[in-house]
Amino acid sequence: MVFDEHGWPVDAALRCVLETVSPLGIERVPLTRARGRVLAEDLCASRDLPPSAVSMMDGYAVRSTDVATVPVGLAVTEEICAGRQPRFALAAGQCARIMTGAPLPAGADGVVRVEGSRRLSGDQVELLESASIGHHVRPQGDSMRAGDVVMQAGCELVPGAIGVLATLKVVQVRVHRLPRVAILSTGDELEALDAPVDPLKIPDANSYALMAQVQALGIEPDLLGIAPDEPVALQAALARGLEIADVLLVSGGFSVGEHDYVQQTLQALGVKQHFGRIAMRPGHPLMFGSHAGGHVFGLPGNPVSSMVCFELFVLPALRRLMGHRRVCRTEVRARLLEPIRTHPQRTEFVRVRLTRDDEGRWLARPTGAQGSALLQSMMLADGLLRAPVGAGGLAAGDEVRVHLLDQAVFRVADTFGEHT
Ligand SMILES: Nc1nc2c(c(=O)[nH]1)N[C@H]1C(S)=C(S)[C@@H](COP(=O)(O)OP(=O)(O)OC[C@H]3O[C@@H](n4cnc5c(N)ncnc54)[C@H](O)[C@@H]3O)O[C@H]1N2
Ligand code: MOO
Repeated sequence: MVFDEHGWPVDAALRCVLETVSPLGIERVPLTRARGRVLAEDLCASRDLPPSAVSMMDGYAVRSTDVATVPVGLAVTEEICAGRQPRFALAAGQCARIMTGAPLPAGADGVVRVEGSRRLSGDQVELLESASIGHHVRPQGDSMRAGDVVMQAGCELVPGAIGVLATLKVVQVRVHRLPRVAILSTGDELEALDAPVDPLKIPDANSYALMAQVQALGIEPDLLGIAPDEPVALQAALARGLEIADVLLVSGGFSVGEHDYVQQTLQALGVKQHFGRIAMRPGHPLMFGSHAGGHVFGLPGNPVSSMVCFELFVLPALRRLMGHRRVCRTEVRARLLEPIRTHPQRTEFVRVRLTRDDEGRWLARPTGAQGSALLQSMMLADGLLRAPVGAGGLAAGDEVRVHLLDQAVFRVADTFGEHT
């Protein structure tokens, strides 16, 4: 595929990434460590749950015909607790005290809640409410039946799924392996986090912003530090990254500067480049390549650009490697609150804050100055407004597409019932 000097369209590049990567192999993890992972096999129920009909209330297990007319006095045969087997079948005129979750005795087909009863002397009770067949009863196999496929391969292990696995008594879960991710920043101008401040240097922000983006996916990346713009040391650092990682993230050193050696060094190390430029802003010089042992993203050095490229291309790639089916972030439609100017030949991603109007519709307001070095614009953003190629600008009131970031799904608790 050949595209003009602006580079590949965003959607074509994403398609290329998703066609190139595929889910990693399978490993077993303990259930206690499985949250966020992706199931790699179908799982069936080996028995009915509940194994027999159980009461959903504390009360009296009855024969529905005995309580067709109330109030009625019945003889109490026994008290049945959850986890205990009933001892007596119910005959006409009898009932059993029963606890929530306890199995119904033979002959019972309904339950009257304790609130609908009045205890009389001895083993007698007066029931004030009737119960039709099945009333307050959870039938055998209500949650799952023996042989049912309860969870399918590809299922994301959210907390509810972990609960289902525990119900299935799965101690070790077969899941897709997590990608190993390594992060390398490049550039002589960069200063390590723990180095003394040098006014001529630029603190290495990208390693840590990218680290946090990777961690948010449940992956602990390897930080390879800073490689200088010097071919031998750079080659050694890149070679190490390629060796240890399924996905190597390299930031900086990809544009047309005289010291931008990253591309040629990766090529010399056997990386085949799929694309090298995207028609987007920020994030124009984005490189994606593969080698025998994995994949490499060459991210733009500008901190916002590298984070935006991560959101749009690296995150879907990592989620696909993890086995997820839903790999891309959700997009919503929003109404823009302020006019903005955008690049006419590139898809522009504007950092926005989201609120909602009284009808619950999303409203988007730019976070302020949008320079690709201004990390605060990412810090404050709930989403990335996607301004299409050709627009050149958008007016207040325009309907826009917004790619939701992590924090967009939360809201302040004291606005309960409102949409902000
Ligand atoms: N003649 C041209 N110059 C540039 C172009 C171009 O098309 N023609 N593109 C510009 C754009 S857009 C971007 S983005 C940058 C990308 O360049 P690189 O990926 O090679 O990145 P660097 O030049 O190394 O750095 C750019 C900028 O970002 C700072 N930086 C780099 N790494 C980090 C880090 N780890 N933490 C914080 N900040 C970092 C770096 O100091 C530079 O200021 O190229 C433009 N130039
Ligand atoms: O592509 Mo650069 O990332 O616009 O700043």
